[in-house]
Amino acid sequence: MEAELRRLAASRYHDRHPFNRRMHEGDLSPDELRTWVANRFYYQCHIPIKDAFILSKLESAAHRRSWIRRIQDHDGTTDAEGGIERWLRLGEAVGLDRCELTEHRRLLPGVRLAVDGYVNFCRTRSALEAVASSLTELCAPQIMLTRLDAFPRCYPWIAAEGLEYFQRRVPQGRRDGSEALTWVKQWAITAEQQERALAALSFKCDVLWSLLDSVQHAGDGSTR
Ligand SMILES: O=C(O)c1cc(C(=O)O)c2c(n1)C(=O)C(=O)c1cc(C(=O)O)[nH]c1-2
Repeated sequence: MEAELRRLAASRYHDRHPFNRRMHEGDLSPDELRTWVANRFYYQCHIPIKDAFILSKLESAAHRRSWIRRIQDHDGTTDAEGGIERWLRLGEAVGLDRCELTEHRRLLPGVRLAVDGYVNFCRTRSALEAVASSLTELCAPQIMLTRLDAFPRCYPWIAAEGLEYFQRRVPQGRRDGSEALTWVKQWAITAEQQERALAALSFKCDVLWSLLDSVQHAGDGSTR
């Protein structure tokens, strides 16, 4: 099960998407980066919401105690901390006003659909499928490290403080990915359960891919 999940994640992850490749090769214009940061903010805002749906499906106190950390990682314990606040600082570092992000002024329709689709998936599916859909996080720490290497070299105009989000996600993503993998391995016993876990991860890869498709096409004049 673990090998299949890892193989699927590695072969379908959005680090292969042309937009991410261009980002990591330093080919994005400041405005393309702003479009990405502003649209990814919609994803960031909805991660704790989908995690709250998952929390409500976990039947043991130990599982809930552990999963609730993810909400705290994003929301912080005050307005001045947490992943959402760090993403807003990334927004400022790339030249966006906070309210452009908080009011989702640049939100593209396809990004809204992809993110809402992910939240709905976690709302309506089983705990196994919802947790399995988070397993793209097995690949996320590496993409954060790639950005921490590429951004200072390729986009030196972005202040280093703006990159703190990526730094903090490396250990958080490692911890979250390995926890979710342990649970999915324990819960996916039958062939049908294993199929469902793989399908959930595949769906999540599609969510991330579609999000970037929309961001990529925003620059070619085909969207509003
Ligand atoms: O920038 C990225 O490429 C990326 C990808 C992913 C992912 O693989 O789902 C997440 C994140 N970032 C991220 O920052 C994050 O907090 C996160 C939470 C989750 C999740 O599904 O629970 N994925 C991701």
